[in-house]
Amino acid sequence: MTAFDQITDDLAAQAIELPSWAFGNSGTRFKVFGAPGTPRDPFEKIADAAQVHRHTGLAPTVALHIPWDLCDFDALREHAEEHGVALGTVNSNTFQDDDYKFGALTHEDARIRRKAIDHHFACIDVMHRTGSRDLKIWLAEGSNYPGQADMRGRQDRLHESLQAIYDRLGDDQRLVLEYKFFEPAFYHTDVPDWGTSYAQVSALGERAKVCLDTGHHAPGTNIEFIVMQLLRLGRLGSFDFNSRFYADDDLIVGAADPFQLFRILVEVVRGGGLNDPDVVFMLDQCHNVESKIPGQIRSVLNVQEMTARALLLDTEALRAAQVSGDVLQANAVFMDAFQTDVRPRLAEWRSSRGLPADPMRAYLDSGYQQAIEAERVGGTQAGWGA
Ligand SMILES: O=C[C@H](O)[C@H](O)[C@H](O)[C@H](O)CO
Ligand SMILES: [Zn+2]
Ligand SMILES: [Zn+2]
Repeated sequence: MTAFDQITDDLAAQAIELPSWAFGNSGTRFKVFGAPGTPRDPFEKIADAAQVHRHTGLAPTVALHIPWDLCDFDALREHAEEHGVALGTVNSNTFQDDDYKFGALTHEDARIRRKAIDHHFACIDVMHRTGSRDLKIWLAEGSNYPGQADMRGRQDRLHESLQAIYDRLGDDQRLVLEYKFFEPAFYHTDVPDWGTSYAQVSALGERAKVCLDTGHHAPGTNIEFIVMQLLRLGRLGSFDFNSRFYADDDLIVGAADPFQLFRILVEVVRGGGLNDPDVVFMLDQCHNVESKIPGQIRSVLNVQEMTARALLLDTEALRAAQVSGDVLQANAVFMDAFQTDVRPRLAEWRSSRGLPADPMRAYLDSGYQQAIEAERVGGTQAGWGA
């Protein structure tokens, strides 16, 4: 049995959740570009996401964003099942409402906090209909100038608001709290780092976890160390995978820094987080200029490839070198795994499972892209805010 044969069970169990919003139009404050064939509603988004799973076997669930994906959720759930996928994490949204200019769950005004809490209650109602387990909360809340906000008071109000939301969850439901070191706030952010998210979720209960978005750290942050620590503490609930050169660029995972993705996955494997149903692998990306379905296919293949390399790490040789203090040997063993080209073996393995050896080629040859570009004429293309 080859080393690769020993990892195929883990690879077969891998599941990566796709973000519905990655199939809609996105961009920056400068421009949001449209694209032919872009979905116009959650049903078309789900149909597109199902193409990724059809050709890769890697993406069985799709995360929703509320209110962007508001619709008849019973019908959407049925539609997803017909397309061979399921509805996943429900993302709340308190970052596009004028009332939340100075905060939502942290706002000084109890009426505004009430409104934001009620939005999360509505998200939990959606979860009961979609069969989703996780409520993901990312908060844009913070301030732009020193003195503008009472940071301590906001933390206390945040705890109260989160506690009300947590207490509303069903017994099988969880909440994951995503942190981000800046943007749209430019002086302080109320959930800026893993420590704050950890402190807030630990005060709520066992079913509250941290969401780690790989684009949400200050340059130079050792993200794999945070992954290790959160797994060690049993509080890593989910990833928002993407990559970046500068800020929260939301580029294709592994595109900007494949070695970082590899290092993160080594700690996931080391910490027992791979294929653990309590550690969700989700993508959080925006395909501003590239084709969206191929972009998602490329993304899940990048995660699969780096997972395979991480699983091929010779941990025995690594430990021996670490214990003996052989710095260069330890690093050499680590780099060997990273530099192992797993693509040919993965292609063979996909074929052996009845999947296309080259999922991207299979999608491009399927005619689906041409069909949706021809069919989806008229109506409003989905995108941020719609
Ligand atoms: O920067 C925002 C966060 O990454 C959130 O996860 C957000 O909900 C998502 O990016 C959709 O815009
Ligand atoms: Zn995110
Ligand atoms: Zn982000």
